[in-house]
Amino acid sequence: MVFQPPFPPYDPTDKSGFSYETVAKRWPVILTSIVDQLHRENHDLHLRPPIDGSDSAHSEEESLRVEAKITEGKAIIEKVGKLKYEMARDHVMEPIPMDGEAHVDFYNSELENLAKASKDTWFKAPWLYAECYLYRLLRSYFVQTTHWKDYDPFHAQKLDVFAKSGASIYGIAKIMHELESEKGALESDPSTLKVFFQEMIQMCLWGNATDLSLLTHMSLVDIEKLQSVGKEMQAARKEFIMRDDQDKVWEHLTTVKNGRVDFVLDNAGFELFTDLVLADFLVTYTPYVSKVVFHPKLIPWFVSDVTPPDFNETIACLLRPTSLFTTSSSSSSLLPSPEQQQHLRKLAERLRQYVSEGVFAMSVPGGTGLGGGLTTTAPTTAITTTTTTTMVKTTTAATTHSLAEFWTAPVPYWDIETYDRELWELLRGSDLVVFKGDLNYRKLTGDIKWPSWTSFEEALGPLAGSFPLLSLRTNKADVAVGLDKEVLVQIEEKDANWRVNGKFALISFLGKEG
Ligand SMILES: O=P(O)(O)OC[C@H]1O[C@](O)(CO)[C@@H](O)[C@@H]1O
Repeated sequence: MVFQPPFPPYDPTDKSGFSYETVAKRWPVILTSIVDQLHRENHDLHLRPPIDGSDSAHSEEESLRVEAKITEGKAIIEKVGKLKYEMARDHVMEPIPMDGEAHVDFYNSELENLAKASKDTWFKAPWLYAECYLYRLLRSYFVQTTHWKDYDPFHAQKLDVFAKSGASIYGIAKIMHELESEKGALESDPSTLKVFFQEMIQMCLWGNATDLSLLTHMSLVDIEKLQSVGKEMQAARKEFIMRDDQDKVWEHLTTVKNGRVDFVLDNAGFELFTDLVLADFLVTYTPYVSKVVFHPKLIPWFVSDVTPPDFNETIACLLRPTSLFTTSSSSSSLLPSPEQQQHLRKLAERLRQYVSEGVFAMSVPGGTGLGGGLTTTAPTTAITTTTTTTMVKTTTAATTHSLAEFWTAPVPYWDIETYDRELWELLRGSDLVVFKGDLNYRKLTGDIKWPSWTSFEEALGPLAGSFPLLSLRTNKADVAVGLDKEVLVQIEEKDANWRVNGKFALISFLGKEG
């Protein structure tokens, strides 16, 4: 029996809610961007020069392959166009086809239940379900083809925004460089360590503001503003943190020795960089953590979520930054200075070393591709590690279960134990599980219309107390819990859009029971 919350979920039947705006306006934009991207890919394929040389059989084969790929690309464009049409007209959501990837039955049986309640259409289904379904359905369009199986339609967008994050990335690398000279002092002074910890937590929190599913047309200036990491900016943003459990997290961490922290990741690019930097800080500068496990998604998800290939690519990009990052929109020279390059190189080398030593590991092998199979180009840093309590399991294309599958299921996190015992046991072995971002928060709380003064613990349902849990979230959806009634009144007066405009944030912590 799974948890039944006492209130209904958010859905777009309430036209004043953010979910209505998402279905009516934001999803169509996202679908259009996929169509545009595929048109560009097909166009490039058309222009691709024929293979030279005497091996005409080979070149014939290659042009047949390209033609077949273009044809499949057109078919996907058609499907996405049809989906957009049906969505706008509130059509019934079709079952996910049996495409050989995870959760088809899970999604479809949930859809049958919704049909019984006449809630199986785009504007009536619970928002959380419909949004997960949307990304899973899109995945099925690609995975059923021969030539587009490994294609991530959001990859170009992710990389583009990452490339525009240079100024903040170099800024953070400088902070980490300066920290190195403080290492001795930090080791002997826990109170200073705590101050730096708070800065790192806030950097990681606001890293969540760069979100492609919300901000589809960001300029370089917008991005720099969002990501600025200076001390003044941090201080100014503090008043926008509506719930701040940083002290509790710190108190908890100081009871741990050589422990393990898990990150249930959110966005790729800049946000992932901030996650890696927080992880680096914990491992390099504190005695509390010696191992970090990162949990990616196996399929393209909510536009910008981290997949295993994104994780590897991020580290690779950081190692050769001049090929990707500019430094500033306002600077006359966009090339990073040798000093900036040196700071980032040092940090990136340390991250790479942590990955190759298994200090940092994904919850899946390093060479995992989209869908969960192993790619042929698996990095040599593929991870199989043991911790004192739990083995991080590896999978191959042939195995049926991956520890990353659950994150793209259409259900809240209340019942991880029921749905994925292995994952739950892995998380039970962690000393702190950090859930990044808005969607993870919605899944932690079920995206339910809880009164906002409901305790965080109550909203977590049966998950509460299973393991020490920290949620770092900038607010981009209506659900919010664990707030004082007084704070709520003040915030409503300050900004009526506080729930959804991404300017406000929550740092919510709950320890382990017993
Ligand atoms: O990347 P995040 O922080 O999980 O945000 C995901 C986004 O997708 C949504 O969950 C729905 O579109 C929003 O609430 C949020 O803008």
